[in-house]
Amino acid sequence: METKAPGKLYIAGEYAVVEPGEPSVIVAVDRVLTVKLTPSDDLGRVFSSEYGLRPVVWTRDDDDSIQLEHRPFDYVMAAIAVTERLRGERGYEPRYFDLHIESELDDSSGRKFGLGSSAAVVVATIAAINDFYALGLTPTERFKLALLSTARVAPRSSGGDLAASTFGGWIRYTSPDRDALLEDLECNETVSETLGSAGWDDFSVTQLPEPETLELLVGWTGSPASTERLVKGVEKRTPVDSTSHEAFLAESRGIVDALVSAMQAQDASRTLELIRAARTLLQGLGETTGIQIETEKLHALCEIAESHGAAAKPSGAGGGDCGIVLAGPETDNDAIFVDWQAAGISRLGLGVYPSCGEADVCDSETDGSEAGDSGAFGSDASDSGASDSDARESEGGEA
Ligand SMILES: Nc1ncnc2c1ncn2[C@@H]1O[C@H](COP(=O)(O)OP(=O)(O)OP(=O)(O)O)[C@@H](O)[C@H]1O
Ligand SMILES: C[C@@](O)(CCOP(=O)(O)O)CC(=O)O
Repeated sequence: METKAPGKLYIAGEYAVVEPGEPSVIVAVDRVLTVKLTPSDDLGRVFSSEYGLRPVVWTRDDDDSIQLEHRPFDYVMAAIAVTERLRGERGYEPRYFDLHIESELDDSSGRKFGLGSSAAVVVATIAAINDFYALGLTPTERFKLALLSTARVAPRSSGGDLAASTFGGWIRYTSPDRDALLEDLECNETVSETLGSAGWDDFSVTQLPEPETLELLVGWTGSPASTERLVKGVEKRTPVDSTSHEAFLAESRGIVDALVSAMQAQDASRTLELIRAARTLLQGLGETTGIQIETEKLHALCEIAESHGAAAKPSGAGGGDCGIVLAGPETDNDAIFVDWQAAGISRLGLGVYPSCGEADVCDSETDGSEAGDSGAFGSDASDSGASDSDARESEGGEA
């Protein structure tokens, strides 16, 4: 049994999207993480290069709760624990299984690109367990389980990476109230009840059309950045209720709303204008907070793309990782790649991972209607051409 989940890149709305209901634009990319699940007898193991030479080993307590041997709580175990809890609530018999994880979302030495490996590992793990027990979870239910799992490890995370990895394609995303959901999950409710709780009211995902005349180019700075540390730093310097934070949110909302409209209208020049506005906004946030969002390398990456007529910005929290470029037909992409190489920036040859076709969700539409569909990222995903790594093999100079 094998499931795949793609990585992602933020296009706009970073930092603001951490606030429930604030919009962002994200794209799923065709580098994937693969989880292979095999049934086992009296304990479960997770094999991944992430854990070194030995697997993470888990067992069950008498009360059916998942126990971890020797290791700190992590994303995979959070996904197993939350999905197993739902499995128990739905009355399916517990079984043991091993997971073998392989990822294209780090470079060969294990350095992360910032393509959302933590999200992909959670999404693919949940898809594998869904297939194993034949739980019949919809894409939205799997996203919700992924968000609850992630919130236990990284409560600040907006879950935009999980949405891109679950639904694929280009999406507009707004996050739910993770504090309320965690409280529901920890204190009061079952997982089943939490899937329908009011904490999801601000959550939405809308499919966006792929730009017809703009190409997505991606540059990697070679330095991994800690999203959690950057978000914490920004929050410390602009408290949630401060005027500057309110102004930042309003400006981000204006840019993302306009970007969504421009994308829906296939208005390429307006789209480029708004990518530039999103970059300027993040530069301002960096200046206000003293947090280095646009590092020297990200600055060079963007300026080089701009000098050849494209629009560019850091993707996600910045501080390293990747920058995104939208290039029109008149842009000389090869000239950008040559200049990037001279500046020590690697091109990542990424395409867009296709949408699962289920990405128009707001809370009122969820649960039930898609039951039984394991979605594009269930076991069927291995048949998808887009997850075939051949599809992204490309010219020289790439990481
Ligand atoms: N192949 C894997 N096997 C098991 N766990 C993994 C794997 N890849 C990533 N993870 C989990 O995700 C964590 C990395 O998350 P982190 O947020 O630092 O990176 P990312 O999600 O790739 O980047 P970004 O948040 O910038 O998009 C790892 O510490 C590990 O817990
Ligand atoms: C800054 C933030 O809005 C985006 C983080 O993106 P990334 O994981 O650095 O690619 C944080 C979040 O959405 O959880």
